[in-house]
Amino acid sequence: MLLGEKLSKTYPSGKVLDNVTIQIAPGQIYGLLGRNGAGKSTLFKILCGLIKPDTGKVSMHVARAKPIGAIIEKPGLYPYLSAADNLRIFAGIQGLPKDKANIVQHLIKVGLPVDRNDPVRNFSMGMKQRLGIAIALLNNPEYLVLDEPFNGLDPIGVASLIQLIQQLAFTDHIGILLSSHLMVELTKCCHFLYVIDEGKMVNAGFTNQLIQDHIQRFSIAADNITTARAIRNYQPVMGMNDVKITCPASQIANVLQALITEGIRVTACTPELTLEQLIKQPTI
Ligand SMILES: Nc1ncnc2c1ncn2[C@@H]1O[C@H](COP(=O)(O)OP(=O)(O)OP(=O)(O)O)[C@@H](O)[C@H]1O
Repeated sequence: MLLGEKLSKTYPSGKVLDNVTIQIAPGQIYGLLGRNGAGKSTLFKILCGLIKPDTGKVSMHVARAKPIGAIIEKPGLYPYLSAADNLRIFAGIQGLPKDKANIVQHLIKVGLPVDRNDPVRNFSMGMKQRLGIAIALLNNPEYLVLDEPFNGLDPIGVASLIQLIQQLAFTDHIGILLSSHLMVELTKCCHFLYVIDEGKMVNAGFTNQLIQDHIQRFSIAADNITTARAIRNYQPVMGMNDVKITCPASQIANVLQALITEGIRVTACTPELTLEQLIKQPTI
């Protein structure tokens, strides 16, 4: 377990973290949600030992040689070197084997081509993220901390990065902590979410439970939804291809059943939860 307990940090500009507690178990994926300036990177830097908290402590039970691999703010790469040379340099710094087999194995693990020898400044954002993760994975860390890993990625890049992150947690049993201000991405891949606002932890819980407790709006897609009687009492707002209704999670199954009974073929029903809702309705 990686545990940050009662962490506080004050800069001359003010208090950035206020009594924050967070824990990460191996093999699980956690999300840290918060608006710009909420204190996410500061918390990550403290967990990785890059800065000291004013009060509180970080402790971890570690069975592997390297406790934490991390990307904080953005992957730190040598832009004028190839991916393999970047890996070689970081392996050398950590006293690890720099042989071709080890480097190729790390490139394959994160889904990067093994035959590209051009400088990484030519790489797409998604490829740079993957290379950053490959570097963080050198020496098989117990925990992986990724600050805003989805920034700058298109939906396909996000989906494929989520797949990689899940594989690292479930296959390699790494405990993973991701930060983002993007709600949807984190709910797709994290089993547990922390929500931080103005330096305070304002919400924490299993993703499904948080969605269930806070969700008030659903987007429903169906061919002839505009004529449906079943949604009339749920303040429907018609969109181009869907309708948004205001409805507690406990009633959505009944609404869908009523739509089916009316002969309406529902093709998608998506919960719409916003970061603001999680911040405004704290549970801790
Ligand atoms: N070294 C520093 N000196 C002074 N203030 C700092 C320092 N680092 C961060 N801060 C301030 O602490 C607050 C939290 O910053 P932090 O980078 O932790 O937030 P964040 O949630 O990661 O934001 P973002 O999503 O924009 O990256 C901000 O107001 C920031 O200006």
